[in-house]
Amino acid sequence: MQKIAIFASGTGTNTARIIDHFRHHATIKVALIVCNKPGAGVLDIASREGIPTLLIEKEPFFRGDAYVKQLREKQIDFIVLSGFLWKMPEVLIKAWPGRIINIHPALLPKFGGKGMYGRFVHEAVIAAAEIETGITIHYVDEQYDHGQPIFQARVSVEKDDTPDTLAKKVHMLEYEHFPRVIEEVLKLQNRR
Ligand SMILES: Nc1nc2c(c(=O)[nH]1)N[C@@H](CN(C=O)c1ccc(C(=O)N[C@@H](CCC(=O)O)C(=O)O)cc1)CN2
Ligand SMILES: NCC(=O)N[C@@H]1O[C@H](COP(=O)([O-])[O-])[C@@H](O)[C@H]1O
Repeated sequence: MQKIAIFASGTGTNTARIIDHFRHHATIKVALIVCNKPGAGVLDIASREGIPTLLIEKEPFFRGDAYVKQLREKQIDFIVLSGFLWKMPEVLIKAWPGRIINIHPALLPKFGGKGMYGRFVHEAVIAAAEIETGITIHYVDEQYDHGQPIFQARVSVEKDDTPDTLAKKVHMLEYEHFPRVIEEVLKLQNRR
């Protein structure tokens, strides 16, 4: 069984769809939800689904072992970042080499990096008068939004789009593609 830990900081609408996608899967399981924001909506989803959660704090995450011990105890094979808003430290990236992926709500390398998350991304896309936006799913390295791209999908930006309407369009792409791309990446890992 390949066990996934989802790291999330917010509402968790992508997390809900990932859980649903793997609900009856024969060899892949969402085994843990890791969250850095007490009261985040993703924690309610985990509770409803009966999935264990790990609430993390800054000091041990950034200056300790980054919860490697707890993740190993849960036999986590793969880490999915889904609206997680802290930078993954080197100790985690080295402990799960090539096994951490992230979804970003824009077409990297544009509109990525520190400060580029959630609504800020869509505001920047509109301010730049882009004619299209989309999603990027990529491997995670030590920098924000810098790892090897895996998948991108695009959607047009219309003149009357707002950050809210753009967020809705991008979420639709995320829900359509993220669970399937996770499964494809895990299948590739299994063949190695
Ligand atoms: N080592 C890595 N860690 C993370 C990556 C990554 O590619 N490499 N991706 C991010 C997700 N992300 C964009 O996709 C992202 C998330 C958050 C930020 C950001 O600026 N965060 C703020 C803190 C916000 C908060 O605590 O509420 C900050 O660092 O000042 C940028 C990009 C997940 N981790
Ligand atoms: N740069 C990171 C970033 O902005 N991630 C974005 O956070 C949202 C989480 O939504 P959710 O909590 O409803 O799944 C998603 O749109 C994801 O692309």
